[in-house]
Amino acid sequence: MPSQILMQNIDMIFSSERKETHVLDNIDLTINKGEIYCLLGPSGCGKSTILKLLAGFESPTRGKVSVNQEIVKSIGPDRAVVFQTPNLFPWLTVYENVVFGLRMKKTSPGELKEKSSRFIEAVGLKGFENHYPHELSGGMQQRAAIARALVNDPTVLLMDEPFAALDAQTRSLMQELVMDVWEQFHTTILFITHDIDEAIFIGDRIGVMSRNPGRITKEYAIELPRPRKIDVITTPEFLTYKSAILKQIQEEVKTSH
Ligand SMILES: Nc1ncnc2c1ncn2[C@@H]1O[C@H](COP(=O)(O)OP(=O)(O)OP(=O)(O)O)[C@@H](O)[C@H]1O
Repeated sequence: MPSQILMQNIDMIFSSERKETHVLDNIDLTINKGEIYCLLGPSGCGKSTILKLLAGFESPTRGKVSVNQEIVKSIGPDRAVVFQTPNLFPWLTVYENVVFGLRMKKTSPGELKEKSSRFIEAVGLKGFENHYPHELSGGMQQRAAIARALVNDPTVLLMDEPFAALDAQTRSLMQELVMDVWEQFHTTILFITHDIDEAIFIGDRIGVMSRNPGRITKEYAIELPRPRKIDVITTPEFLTYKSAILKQIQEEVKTSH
């Protein structure tokens, strides 16, 4: 199966008049179609920079970034991004937020209706279509942001700490939501998090990064059966992954200090 996301020999150096920051060093990353790949690593190791390169917000100093066998040159509708804050338009309802991109593409009214209800339902917001963002909880806003991302049929979903601002219980519901949505649509996902449990629960593979400069030092294949439910986090298999990854991250943090 062709890899859908390919980063080869990526270096990223941010230069200003005062200094150069070597953020990414020789990153090689392959993510297969339909795979969920989680990136874990200490703050400032370059996780968001990897996502920005894939989204097309930044270009690498060296190396090749391609998605769906095409070199990434700018942003594109094949790649949707979900950030930590939902960034909904506050003056639009849930429905209007979700269909915003479809309207820009001049989608027919029938398709607009069919797609929006499919994705609003998939994220559990049926009945809230006419609510404004300020009438929703943080978790519900993030659900709307996920529906808005998915409704445009991206082949790749890039998620940057999407649940970091949520309380623990909402967060675990949202993790299950990602699993449910993934079971339905099998979108390729790059998921950035600081939370080891979240990465193991969600990911097919996990890349652990080091800092200064950022490198992917180790990858773990998570072979827990799917569909996964939250109680998997108490199984011995899960805890074995967790202890190995925790040890690796502690090593990374120690070395980078
Ligand atoms: N546009 C930029 N110009 C200069 N430096 C930048 C720029 N963007 C990011 N950096 C630097 O690159 C490094 C990596 O940043 P990045 O946001 O990718 O890290 P991260 O691993 O996502 O961090 P966190 O977990 O804290 O979100 C940081 O030192 C940051 O200051």
